[in-house]
Amino acid sequence: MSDGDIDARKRALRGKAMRRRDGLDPSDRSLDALAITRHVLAFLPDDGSPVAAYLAIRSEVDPALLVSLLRQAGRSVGVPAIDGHELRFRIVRDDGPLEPQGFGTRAPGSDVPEIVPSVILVPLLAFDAAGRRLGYGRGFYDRAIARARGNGRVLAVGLAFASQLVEHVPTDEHDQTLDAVVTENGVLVPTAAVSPSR
Ligand SMILES: Nc1nc2c(c(=O)[nH]1)N(C=O)[C@@H](CNc1ccc(C(=O)N[C@@H](CCC(=O)O)C(=O)O)cc1)CN2
Ligand SMILES: Nc1ncnc2c1ncn2[C@@H]1O[C@H](COP(=O)(O)OP(=O)(O)OP(=O)(O)O)[C@@H](O)[C@H]1O
Repeated sequence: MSDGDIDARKRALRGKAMRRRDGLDPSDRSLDALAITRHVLAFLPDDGSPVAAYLAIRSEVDPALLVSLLRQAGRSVGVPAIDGHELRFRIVRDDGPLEPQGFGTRAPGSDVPEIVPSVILVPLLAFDAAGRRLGYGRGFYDRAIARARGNGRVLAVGLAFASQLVEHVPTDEHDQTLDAVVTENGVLVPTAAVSPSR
C-alpha cells in the first residue's frame, strides 16, 4: 500500500475519531479522566522522574488533576511547546504565562526550562490493541517519542477514553507505537508482536 493510501486512510479515521470523541458527554469525560488519573498513578514508576503531560484541548482526556498530583508528589511536569518541527516539554509552574501555539494549544514561553521526560503522556484521536496511535496529523508526537527513545529509556503512555479503541490504526514507518494506553477501564499494555500494518 502506498503512503498516499495510508495518509488517506488516516485522514478518514481522523475525522471519524474526532467526531466520536467530541460527541462524548462532558460529564462522562470528567469522570473518566478521574479514573484515568487513578490508573496512571498506580501504573507509573514511582521514581520521581520527570513526566511530560499536556494542556488538554477540545475533547481530549484532561490530565490537569494528574498534573497537580504529580507536582504535589515533587515530580517535574512538562507540557509541549512547538519549536519548529519539534516538541519541547517545558516545566509547568503555578500560574505561569502561556503563549498560543495554534490549533487552540498553549504552552509556556521559550524562557521556561525544558524537562527530559522519562514518561510521555500522549493525547490521541484513536488507538488500537497493538498500541498504534492516531494524532492530529502533524507528526509532532511521533518525532518527540522517536527522539526520546533515541536518547534512552522512555515510556510513551497514551491517555484515552475506551471508546477511542479501533480495530486497526493505519501506520507508516514514522509512527511510534505506545508502550501502554490508559483508559477509564485500566491499563492496556500492547502485546509484544506488532503485526505489520500493511
Ligand atoms: N493538548 C495538546 N497539546 C498539543 C498537542 C496535542 O495533540 N494536544 N500537539 C500534538 O501534536 C501539539 C500541537 N499540535 C498541533 C497540531 C496541529 C496544528 C495546526 O495548526 N493544525 C492545522 C489547523 C487545523 C484546524 O484548525 O482545524 C494546520 O495544519 O493549519 C497546531 C498544533 C503540541 N501540543
Ligand atoms: N520522525 C519523523 N520524521 C519525519 N517525518 C515524520 C516523522 N514522524 C512523522 N512524520 C510525518 O509527519 C506527518 C504526520 O504524521 P502522522 O499522520 O503519523 O501524525 P499523527 O501521529 O497523526 O499526529 P501527531 O504525532 O502530531 O499527534 C506525516 O507526513 C509523517 O510522514
